Amino acid sequence: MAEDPGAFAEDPDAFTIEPSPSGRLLCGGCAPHDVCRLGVEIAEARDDAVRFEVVCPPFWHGGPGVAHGGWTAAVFDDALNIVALRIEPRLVTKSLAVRYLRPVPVGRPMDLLARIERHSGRRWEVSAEMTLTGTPLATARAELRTRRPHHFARHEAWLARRSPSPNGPHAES
Ligand SMILES: CCCCCCCCCCCCCC(=O)SCCNC(=O)CCNC(=O)[C@H](O)C(C)(C)COP(=O)(O)OP(=O)(O)OC[C@H]1O[C@@H](n2cnc3c(N)ncnc32)[C@H](O)[C@@H]1OP(=O)(O)O
Repeated sequence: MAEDPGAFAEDPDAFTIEPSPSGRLLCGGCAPHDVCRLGVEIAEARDDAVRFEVVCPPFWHGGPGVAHGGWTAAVFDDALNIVALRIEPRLVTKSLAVRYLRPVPVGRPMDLLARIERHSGRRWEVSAEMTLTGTPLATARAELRTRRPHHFARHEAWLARRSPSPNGPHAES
């Protein structure tokens, strides 16, 4: 992320994912480390598709030797956004559907291919498949949206209107 984080406090909508010093596209959590802690690396990029090499780090295991389903979903969220982020830097995920076909092993390099299925205006439909030696382990589809202007500022204003409730933080809807 190349932009000055201080700028987001003044204008949160200035936020975009930009290549890190080593050229990686990283989320806000991983950018300071300059490495994807989910274990995702871009292997090959074409106009409407990106191929990734992914390895589930051991600390993301959910059962003996197999990945937590949340790791798989997070990896798909990243990959499905990256395929469109190369064209549109201001995206959010509107929906994400994952099909878990087989257990995903920890510590084994896998292939993930993400592609743009459709794009019209603010609407993006993207899909991806994670494979091990050619066998599908999981697939995903997502709807993305180009952020409207002031997306994060609207969110912050909405949050600011929520005063802490005596009944706890989840009392208001
Ligand atoms: C190699 C390295 C690998 C690693 C790579 C890492 C790269 C990193 C990749 C990381 C990628 C991670 C990517 C992620 O994970 S992004 C994070 C997960 N996604 C979100 O947070 C999205 C949350 N959802 C929304 O914001 C909206 O539902 C969207 C925008 C999707 C609606 O969109 P849509 O086009 O369907 O409808 P609309 O724009 O007409 O809105 C409809 C209604 O929604 C409300 N609403 C909308 N906006 C706001 C708002 N701002 N503040 C407050 N309310 C808001 C509002 O009620 C509005 O109605 P109205 O009241 O206006 O009538």
